[in-house]
Amino acid sequence: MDTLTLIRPDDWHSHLRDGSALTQTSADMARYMGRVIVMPNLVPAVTNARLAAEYRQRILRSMQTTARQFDPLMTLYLTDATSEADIREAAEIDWLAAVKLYPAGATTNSDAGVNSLEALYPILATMEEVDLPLLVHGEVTDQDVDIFDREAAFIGEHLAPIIDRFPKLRVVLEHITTRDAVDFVKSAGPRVAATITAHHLLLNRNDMLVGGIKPHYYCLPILKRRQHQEALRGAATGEDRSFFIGTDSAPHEQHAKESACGCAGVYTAHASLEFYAEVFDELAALDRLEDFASLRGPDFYGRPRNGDTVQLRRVDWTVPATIPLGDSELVPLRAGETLHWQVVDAGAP
Ligand SMILES: NC(=O)N[C@@H](CC(=O)O)C(=O)O
Ligand SMILES: [Zn+2]
Ligand SMILES: [Zn+2]
Repeated sequence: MDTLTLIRPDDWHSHLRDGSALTQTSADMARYMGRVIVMPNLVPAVTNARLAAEYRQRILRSMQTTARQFDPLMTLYLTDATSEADIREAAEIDWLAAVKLYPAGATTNSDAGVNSLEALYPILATMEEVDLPLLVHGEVTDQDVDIFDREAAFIGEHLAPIIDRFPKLRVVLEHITTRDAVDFVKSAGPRVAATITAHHLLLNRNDMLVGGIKPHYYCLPILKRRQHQEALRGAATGEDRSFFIGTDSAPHEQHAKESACGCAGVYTAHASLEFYAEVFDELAALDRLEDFASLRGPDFYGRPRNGDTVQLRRVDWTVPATIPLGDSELVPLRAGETLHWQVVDAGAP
């Protein structure tokens, strides 16, 4: 198989950032993604519908072309101060897709995140009532918990109780990295889903740490051992429709990653579908890519599948060494390396 035509995919977890970064990040996303769930971890955070509307306008204004519909779906950043009114207002807006939970201190720009999840149970009850999904960065932040165990600990300590207490709340465990997460999502039924990034499918912690530390592979949740990577590969290419695409493409300037204290986040928006194709090809599962990238996400979110297609071809091409990011630049995943699939027809520009 040398060409592959897919219903246009969407990206159900992405960081576009703001200001001059949007020129690059929006263009990379809009090249072939239909809808993008835009993460709200700006500084200051996107905590209510008004801020989300303003951010969405900045994204749309940054687009070079509006010929094809590129649909940014926004999220609200859950804080200790989120009110029931914030949730009810958000639920009325079609382009406002979900509410995002960052445990305070868990990841990039999570300082404004949640300190006590239990204190927010009344807010989760409202979300359940109005059917606004909860998206979760699922890691505990206790200093005593090893960084490689933080996702599994979160599932047991926080996610399982939420699922039990709010039986109708739709939940997406974002960017899963462990077999524990795969098993949990499988056992939790169709209202609990998970996104899987391309880099967690492509890489494990040996890639990051053996033979020298690779700061451009550092992200959160951190890459895990190979057995966990294999569980993610099994989930992405398997039968369970709860697992779908979410790139977690997260740009940081080159100097901020190549630093004594490097930022967490991997940029994949320049070739996200190509990366997934590479993994699915390696697993002889290219026939499953459309379900993962284009069908399961809209089905979970209760939104229509896209009506047009994109085409990939098996062809060697080289990823640029750097990509502009505002006045600076970033180092994209697989910078300077050869990829074997390329989107050759992205539909209308
Ligand atoms: N994944 C990351 O390592 N970083 C993300 C934040 C996040 O998704 O946790 C970012 O915003 O840079
Ligand atoms: Zn996250
Ligand atoms: Zn993210």
